[in-house]
Amino acid sequence: MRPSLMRSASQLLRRRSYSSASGQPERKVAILGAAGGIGQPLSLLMKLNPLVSSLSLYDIAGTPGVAADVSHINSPAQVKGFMGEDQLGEALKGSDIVIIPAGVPRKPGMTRDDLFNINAGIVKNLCTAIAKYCPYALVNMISNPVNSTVPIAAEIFKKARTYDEKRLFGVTTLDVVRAKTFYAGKANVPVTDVNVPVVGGHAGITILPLFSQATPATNALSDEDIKALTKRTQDGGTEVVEAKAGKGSATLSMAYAGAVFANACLKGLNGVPDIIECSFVQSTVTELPFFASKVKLGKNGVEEVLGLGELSDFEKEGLENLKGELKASIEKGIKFANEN
Ligand SMILES: NC(=O)C1=CN([C@@H]2O[C@H](COP(=O)(O)OP(=O)(O)OC[C@H]3O[C@@H](n4cnc5c(N)ncnc54)[C@H](O)[C@@H]3O)[C@@H](O)[C@H]2O)C=CC1
Ligand SMILES: O=C([O-])CC(=O)C(=O)O
Repeated sequence: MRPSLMRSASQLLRRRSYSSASGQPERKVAILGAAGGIGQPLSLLMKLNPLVSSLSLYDIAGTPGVAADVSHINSPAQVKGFMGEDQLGEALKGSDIVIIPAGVPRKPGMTRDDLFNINAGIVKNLCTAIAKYCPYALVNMISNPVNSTVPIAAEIFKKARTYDEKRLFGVTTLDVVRAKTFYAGKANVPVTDVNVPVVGGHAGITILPLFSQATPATNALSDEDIKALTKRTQDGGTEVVEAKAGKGSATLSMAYAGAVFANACLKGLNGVPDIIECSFVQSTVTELPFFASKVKLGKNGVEEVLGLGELSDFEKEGLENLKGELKASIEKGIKFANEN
């Protein structure tokens, strides 16, 4: 055979074996709030994910443009845009994962809880539709305040009799992403090698990075360094809000973190073993009904909620200090869902 023919035959074989090896299950991912600051780059990143076969982009405005734009990228996922409430059902039907970055972001001087009044209602409506149109989907909740929006979602699903605690996740991956970056910078270790669990919740002192469990371990950091790293991780969102000076909160790093977490969920669904990420889930790790910790992901969502491991005295104190605020935020979400 001529070398050029041999080359094209082997290229074809490689392509064939690639496409049969990639024989992954078809997976539909829906993004609600897809035209927003997080939604747009997250749509881009999910379009690039080879595990996604269908990408459904929903928002109350702007999705036709985002969908047309993203759909021109030459990756396998088929993209469709949906706009307005009458298209929400179609957007959701058949979804394996629904990612929710819908709602208003903070401005300087606000806490995440200041977003409650607007975002609680948005999340409630979207979760009512999820219960109706794709009750078996894994829900990745990004909308703030996560410490309350996840309990709201749980109550809405309970009312619709579709609740399965294995399928509801508050996305706290950005806290992990930040903890890894800040630790690597301070400990002077390669950032791509770093792992740091972050537990608790997703607001201020409820964010508790466990630097005593960070890998690669280092003894180069003093107690003061650890305190400063903890504070920077807890205030990471505010750092971005202030730097953006009224133009919103973290969008690009959040889109990255959201894509990392959704990819982990997809791998778990597809049966890839040993997929572990931190997430805010229904939990018995502490006395609080929801808590972020390491979670093992599997074919049905949460396979196992992992414990906290050994904590330093500083972390033990942080854990006790966060419980009051986290409990109040959880209860606020539950009360809202049942009274509105
Ligand atoms: N979990 C986390 O770590 C993080 C959470 N966030 C939160 O994510 C949310 C979104 O932030 P951004 O994208 O920056 O805001 P944004 O304002 O840029 O985008 C929000 C999008 O949601 C859409 N939206 C509003 N109501 C909707 C509804 N009923 N259905 C569907 N879409 C609707 C808007 O049209 C807009 O396109 C905020 O609540 C923010 O606090 C932000 C960063 C990190
Ligand atoms: O700080 C905010 O409002 C947005 C957010 O949750 C984060 O960046 O962690």
